[in-house]
Amino acid sequence: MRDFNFFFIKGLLISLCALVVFLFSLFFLVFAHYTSKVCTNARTLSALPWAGLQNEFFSTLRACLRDWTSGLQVVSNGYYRYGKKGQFFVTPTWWGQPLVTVPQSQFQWWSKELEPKTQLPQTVNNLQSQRIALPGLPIGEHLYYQNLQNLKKFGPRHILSWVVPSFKTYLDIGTEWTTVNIKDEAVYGPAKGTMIRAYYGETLSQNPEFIRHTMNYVRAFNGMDYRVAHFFPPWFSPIFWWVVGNRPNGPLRNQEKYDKIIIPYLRERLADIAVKKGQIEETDLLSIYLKAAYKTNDPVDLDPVVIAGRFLMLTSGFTVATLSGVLHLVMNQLTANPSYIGILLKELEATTISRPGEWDAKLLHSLVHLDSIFRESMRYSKFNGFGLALMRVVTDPNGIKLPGDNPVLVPQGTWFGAPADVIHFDNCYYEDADQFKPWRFVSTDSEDRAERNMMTALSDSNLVFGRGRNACPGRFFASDFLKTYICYFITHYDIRQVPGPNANDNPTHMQIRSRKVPTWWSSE
Ligand code: HEM
Repeated sequence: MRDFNFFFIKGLLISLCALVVFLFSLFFLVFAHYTSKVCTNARTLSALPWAGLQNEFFSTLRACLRDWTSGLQVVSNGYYRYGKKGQFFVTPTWWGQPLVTVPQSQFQWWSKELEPKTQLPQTVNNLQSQRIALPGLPIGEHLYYQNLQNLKKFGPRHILSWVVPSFKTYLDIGTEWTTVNIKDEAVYGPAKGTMIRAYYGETLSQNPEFIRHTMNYVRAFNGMDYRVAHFFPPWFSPIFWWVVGNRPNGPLRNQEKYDKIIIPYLRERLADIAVKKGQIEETDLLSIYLKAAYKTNDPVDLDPVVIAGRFLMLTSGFTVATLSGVLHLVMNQLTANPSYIGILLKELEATTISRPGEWDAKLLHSLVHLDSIFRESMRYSKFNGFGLALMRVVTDPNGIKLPGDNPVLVPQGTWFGAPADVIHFDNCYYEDADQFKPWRFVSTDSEDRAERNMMTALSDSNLVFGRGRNACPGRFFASDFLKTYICYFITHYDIRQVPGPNANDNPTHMQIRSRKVPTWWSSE
């Protein structure tokens, strides 16, 4: 027995030592890779000014690490010191990948010269990891863009028809005041129902298991931070993605469960369409897709694994986080400032009375206050910790020359970006930019109400939907979706802050009760 104990303890100690040595070596490897990457990049981009550098040893490395906590300040300093004078500058980032920040005066150059030689990092990353950690898309396909074209077939009336049953299922509240979590209950519940109905159709939207696995996939997918991959040498990437993809409750586990439901369903649908010779109604995005695939008879488009993957990518990569994120911003504002609701309702009533029974783009365009509160909420929220957005990676092997008399050659693999948050808070473009003004964009000097309704309009000082070639192609659908959602919400529920000491400007909960639907609301 004593011998057994001795050997057991000895074995345990040796294993522990081996583990410590392994972890230490791994840490050393990662840190050495990170440091050498920062140093190489600092040498390559030394011709450009760097924001955030201080007069100290290992200044670039320390600037990168400091960015973790004060990134936005670093970008802001660079913007006012260099960017506003038309100079490119480098922003250090915590993931060791410095980013060449493009001044606004060079946005035309961005469109003409930069865009064709770069790609979105998410695209590069997804293409690299898709064999291992992404759904069954054909290799080399990041997103099936035809789905976005197909979405244009749906207008506000369709969206309303998906919104109504989703609210009835997910926000079934009586006439008593009830406390709910804003993000999970008032936004995420009805929003997920609407999105699944819109993309996958009525049958799957009534399958709670399907919705659960899809949303779990979305959460896991969005947790795969592509920037973390930069800490490792390229040979380690496949191992990294394999571990990330296969973690418990990770994307692959949820995708398997999603596939188990959707693939047999797709087989049935495809068989049904063959019987009906393609004559099916276009009630949701999947129906449009299947109808077109039947016509082209392309085996890739008709493969259920590919179809499942294409829809999962659209849902997880582009739709759920963006739409529910913006709804959450606006719901927070309405909860903290219930007086805003009165103004929105008055506007909706006036517009609805003038066009009874209609629920279309023209009606939504007239809701200038609603448009403004969405636009202001998006302007006011930050893209990420350091306020950089619209990132691009140089994919051209010859790199790219910056404009000017003495152009710097920026090599392949370098990242570019725009200082979006700082621009959105620049007083030159937005008066009292640090204040939230819900009706900021309700201009009174234009007679044409539709002209003022510009949530989806792009400009160099409004980057919430991006700009240029890669500007958000889903923004029109997003705008109709978000506005219809809020109109339904304010006409069917009363809300107020949760009374007590927790009431504040950024509430997590609201009190809600169903209200008598106004007589002028006849759009259902
Ligand atoms: C309010 C919600 C949304 C916001 C704020 C938003 C924002 C953005 C931004 C800023 C970009 C540009 C990224 C860049 O240039 O780096 C973008 C791209 C994109 N968005 Fe959206 N988006 C929203 C909703 C949607 C929806 C609902 C869809 C799909 C139906 C969608 C599909 C896309 C696609 C496919 C791209 C990439 C375009 C490309 O690869 O060239 N977005 N979005």
